[in-house]
Amino acid sequence: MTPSQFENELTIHEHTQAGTLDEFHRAYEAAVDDIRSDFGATHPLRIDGDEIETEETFTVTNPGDTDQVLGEFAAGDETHVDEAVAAASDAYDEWKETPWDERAALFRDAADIIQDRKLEITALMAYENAKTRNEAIAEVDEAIDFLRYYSSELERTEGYSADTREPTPGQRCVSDLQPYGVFGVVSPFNFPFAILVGMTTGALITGNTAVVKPASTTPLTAHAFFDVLAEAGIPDGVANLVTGGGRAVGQPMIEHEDVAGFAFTGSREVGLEIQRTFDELDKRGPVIAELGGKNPVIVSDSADLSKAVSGVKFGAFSFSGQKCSATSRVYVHEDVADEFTERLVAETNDLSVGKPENRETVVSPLIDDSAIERYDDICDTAAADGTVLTGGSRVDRDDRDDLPAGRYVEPTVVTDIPHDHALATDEHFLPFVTIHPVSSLEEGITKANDSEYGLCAGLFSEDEDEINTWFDRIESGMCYVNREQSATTGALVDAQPFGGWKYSGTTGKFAGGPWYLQQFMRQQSRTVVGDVGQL
Ligand SMILES: NC(=O)c1ccc[n+]([C@@H]2O[C@H](COP(=O)([O-])OP(=O)(O)OC[C@H]3O[C@@H](n4cnc5c(N)ncnc54)[C@H](O)[C@@H]3O)[C@@H](O)[C@H]2O)c1
Ligand SMILES: N[C@@H](CCC=O)C(=O)O
Repeated sequence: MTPSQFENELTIHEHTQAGTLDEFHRAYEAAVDDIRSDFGATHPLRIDGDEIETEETFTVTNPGDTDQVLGEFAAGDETHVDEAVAAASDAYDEWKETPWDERAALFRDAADIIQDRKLEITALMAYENAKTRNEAIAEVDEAIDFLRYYSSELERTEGYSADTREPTPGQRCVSDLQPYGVFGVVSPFNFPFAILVGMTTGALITGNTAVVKPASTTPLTAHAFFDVLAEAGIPDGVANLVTGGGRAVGQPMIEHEDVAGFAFTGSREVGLEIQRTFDELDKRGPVIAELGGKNPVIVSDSADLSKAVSGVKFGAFSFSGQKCSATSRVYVHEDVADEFTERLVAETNDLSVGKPENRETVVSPLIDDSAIERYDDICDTAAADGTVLTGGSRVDRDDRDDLPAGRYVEPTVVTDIPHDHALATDEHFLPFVTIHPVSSLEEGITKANDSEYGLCAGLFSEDEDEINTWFDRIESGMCYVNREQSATTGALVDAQPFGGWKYSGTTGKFAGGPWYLQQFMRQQSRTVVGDVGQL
């Protein structure tokens, strides 16, 4: 196959290559200061191109400084979902007839607009979900990549239409992919921009219209994307934004008879519930769901331990482990287990826990109170049932007078936990990793695969046979070897299409890859006999 020509947006890499990283940092810090003055406004729903106020609103605060209010947001309900679906249904016929190259051009324009506002959107995430600058700029880069990549896929396939010949004289045939109608799109808090942009673009660029609901903690970045779509010229009703709770807005979206398909990224519990509801209501459209992970890393006795320690540390603790791709369990060969663990603990102790906008911060505050409660619970369990090697507590603000009231916790490394203990089987979505010594690669692979999830996996080994065996046997969508920058996180659009096996996803077709967009469409074979009629 011809190698892809796609070029990723790689802001940090490009500044590093050009020797202009300090320029980036200064510009980011200025953007963080600038946007502060925008906070506190009330934000409406966006239906059919109109701004809709609601009686009820909800407040969003900064996870790193919970006294700081970012804004009031319209709390939608079933009636707003009905209005949004009606607008999307009305807009559908015209939008699906819009030529594919015009749709592709619109989303390319959206990518260019985001490129111009890159720092502003990056800075927004410091406040909204407490994402550090390196992580947030990579997320905005990823959103730009999704827009450009899906546009290029539509162009490469000429709108997913194939001339299927004239099998017998006079029979003219075409096979193409057609949209379903109205899609529901529901996104998570942890990648509030890239994942929302990716799923919404998947639905719209293929000719569907959409009703979009962001996570309740991250509606500001969703508004930023809707501003971009409006500026790029999206017609009224094609994309509609309904903010609000999962039960109040998400559930009626799933159940609405005119919502034909669903794109969801979030927890396994909610994703599988959406799939069950679609089945119960006998809906025929797809549920494209990207779900959780419990991502294992194997460290072999041949591993370069510096790479392994670095990869596990960043995989487990960047953005406080609040990634579906976060490293959460490590199977390390017993001959190197002590050294690996000591070094991991030492390097974890050196990680900076702090405000996301600080340059040195790696471990940023947790998103909400339920995350803090889960953290307290699992640390108590770890102390009772295993050995907490480092971390295990909230950061004590008496020792850190630089920290405002926020959800700051210590990155936590735990051992002496059985491999089948809930701490090592359940997704926690927190800065928490368990270490398990094993006697062979074989045992490591068996234990890595003994999970209901299959999202990301990592291996550290300098042995070619081990690497090949692992690739052959590991049950995981994303498989990374010797990735020092992070053992399991940080996929790039096109190069590393992202998705999971088992309960980590519902379709086995990955975001940012060549088989993603087809999921938003269904095939139609068209035949005309004779000279009359267009195909
Ligand atoms: N595989 C991936 O690509 C990927 C990427 C990011 C996050 N995730 C997963 O997302 C989870 C963390 O994100 P989260 O806490 O925002 O997940 P979540 O499932 O709690 O929420 C996701 C979205 O679903 C909505 N929701 C909640 N209940 C709902 C209901 N009953 N009906 C409809 N919508 C409902 C929420 O409001 C939110 O918008 C983790 O499990 C993580 O692994 C997966
Ligand atoms: N695509 C991201 C993870 C998204 C889920 O949280 C990564 O590759 O780390």
